[in-house]
Amino acid sequence: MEAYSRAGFPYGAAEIFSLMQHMGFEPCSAFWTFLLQRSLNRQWLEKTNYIVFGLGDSGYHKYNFVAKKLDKRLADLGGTIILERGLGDDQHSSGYEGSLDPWMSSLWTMLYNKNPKFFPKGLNIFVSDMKIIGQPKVEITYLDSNAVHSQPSTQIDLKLLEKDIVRCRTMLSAKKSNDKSKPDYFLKLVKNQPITRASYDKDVRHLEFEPLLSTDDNLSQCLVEASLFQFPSTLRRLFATMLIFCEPGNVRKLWDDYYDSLSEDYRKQYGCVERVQNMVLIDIRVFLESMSKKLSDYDLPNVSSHIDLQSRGYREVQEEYSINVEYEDLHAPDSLNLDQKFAYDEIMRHVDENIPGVFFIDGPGGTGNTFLYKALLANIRVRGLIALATTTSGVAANNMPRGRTAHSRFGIPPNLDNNSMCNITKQSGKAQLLREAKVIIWDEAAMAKRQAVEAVDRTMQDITDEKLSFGGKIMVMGGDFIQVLPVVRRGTRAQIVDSSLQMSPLWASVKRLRLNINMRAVNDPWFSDFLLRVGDGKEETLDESFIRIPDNMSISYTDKTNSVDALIDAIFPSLQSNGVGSKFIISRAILSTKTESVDEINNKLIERFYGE
Ligand SMILES: Cc1cc2nc3c(=O)[nH]c(=O)nc-3n(C[C@H](O)[C@H](O)[C@H](O)COP(=O)(O)O)c2cc1C
Ligand SMILES: Nc1ncnc2c1ncn2[C@@H]1O[C@H](COP(=O)(O)OP(=O)(O)OP(=O)(O)O)[C@@H](O)[C@H]1O
Repeated sequence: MEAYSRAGFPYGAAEIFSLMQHMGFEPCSAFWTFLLQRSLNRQWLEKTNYIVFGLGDSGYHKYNFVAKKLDKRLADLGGTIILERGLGDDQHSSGYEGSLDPWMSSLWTMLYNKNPKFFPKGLNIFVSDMKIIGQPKVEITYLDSNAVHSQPSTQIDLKLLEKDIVRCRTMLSAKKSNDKSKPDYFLKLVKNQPITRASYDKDVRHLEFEPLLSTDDNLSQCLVEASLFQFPSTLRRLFATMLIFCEPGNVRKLWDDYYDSLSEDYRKQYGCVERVQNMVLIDIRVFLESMSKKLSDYDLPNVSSHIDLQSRGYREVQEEYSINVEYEDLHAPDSLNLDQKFAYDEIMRHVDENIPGVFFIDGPGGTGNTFLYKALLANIRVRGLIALATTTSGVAANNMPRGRTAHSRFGIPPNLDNNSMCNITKQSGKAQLLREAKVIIWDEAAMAKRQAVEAVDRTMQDITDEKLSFGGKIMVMGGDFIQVLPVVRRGTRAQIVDSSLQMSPLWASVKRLRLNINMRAVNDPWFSDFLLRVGDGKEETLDESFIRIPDNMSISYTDKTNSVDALIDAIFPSLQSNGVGSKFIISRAILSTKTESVDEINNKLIERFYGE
């Protein structure tokens, strides 16, 4: 329980609680169980400052109730709220960021007023890259500069160079090259100065790097090679990276020499020369601005203002255009299995030939749906197109880069009927984003009610003014009908079946792509065979509706207390010693159908932590 002890609430420090709430399900239940203990009194958080920001949706009856409840409890325990509670609302036209942004500004101002030393460079800081302080975000390996080849010569080197420079600058998590013969980073360390006292428990340093590439000739050669292998959108990002980090002497010459490669995709799509140039410049501007630079800092043509590029002004759209794709995902198509490859090629054909289509990737658990989505997202995004990643559940949304729940992405109303529309106004950034999207991925669509999918279909047709399914987008749904069906509260079997996507009129026009090869089975073939037999209805049944859980998968029942203890031992063996690592805790879970059993098991687990 170290994590929740009073020591976790240091005197005078601000605790940041950012919450996600889901109806009837409160995250971090162990935390709640702890916080709601009767033994805690009003003195417990005395002299402790706290702030709360909730993520919610005012379409729900209990709007942001977790945040409100937490605020009340912390106040009851003697804590002092030092900034007005922030409540994010997904219904806001800019999503929860609509209230998060002003709230963050007040937070920084408040902290600055409390102690300006928190901000050595003043308040003018770039908010979105701020991460939780405490863990190192970059890893630095010292290499002998004489042993480093100064010039990357293959496309792989180039890609790494660009990624690593960006990572170093933005302090994103570090990642090493797999190629052991190459240095990890093509950067020269030019400053390494400790800025904390030697006695301090953290070693904070001021590091400055210089790319080993420096002259315009090198940059030029780099762009020649890159233009042979890379998509124009990647080139534009590389170009911006070079402007910032390599400080070319003659920017305009580089621009003129490589403009054809930088604009190749837009030139194919649009006839207007000025528009194409604007689009290239605006992409570069987005990258530059994400690194706190301006287009006007460089000798580049101006963006002509009379060309309508309004959509680029929407934050939602800009964010999607500036997603950095992962190198592994970009190259994942090389390792797809036959089924995945077939699905990938078919969808990418629609993308490249601009053909609308509605697909359903039918993949039982472990057949690599997520792996395929990541390959698709990366390869569509790198073409400079928008591919939106959505899922029915919040948990799965985290598995995809920039994944969001379909519910929040489309503004699906909580109470659905056969004519529901989503809560999106045609003028909003959300609507513009959907209009510009080339592909929409919706994972776990089998778990969504058909009425939700139909509402999205109707809304897409409305905002795009296109009478085609989903407004003519390439829609890639996925999931597994033999896993969880939509939840219909107190619904009869017939009502549950009726709410399934397969019952929707849309289903007839869906092209099904089946994944059969179980990639997880490599590690546990017996279990995946068993799952498939159950799903296909081939496992032997008792009384036609029960299957027998094999002995090696169950804990035999003796009496309630002992059986629950045995279950905890099996799932969380040696909790005292293993429980210190977060990886151990988050890689396993005990599920239960009733909240009271959850509380009971939680309490037992907490007691074990407290134990000897
Ligand atoms: C199943 C489910 C239940 C939810 N229940 C509530 C709720 O009771 N109150 C509320 O304010 N928001 C509720 N929300 C909305 C989320 O808190 C909100 O969408 C939040 O911004 C999470 O962001 P995300 O959907 O982008 O992941 C719920 C969302 C889901 C998917
Ligand atoms: N073509 C592939 N090459 C290598 N590994 C793969 C491939 N496809 C999938 N995998 C791996 O197999 C495992 C299962 O894949 P993934 O998570 O994509 O499956 P899924 O169908 O989304 O599963 P679930 O629905 O159960 O979450 C993952 O560890 C993934 O990295």
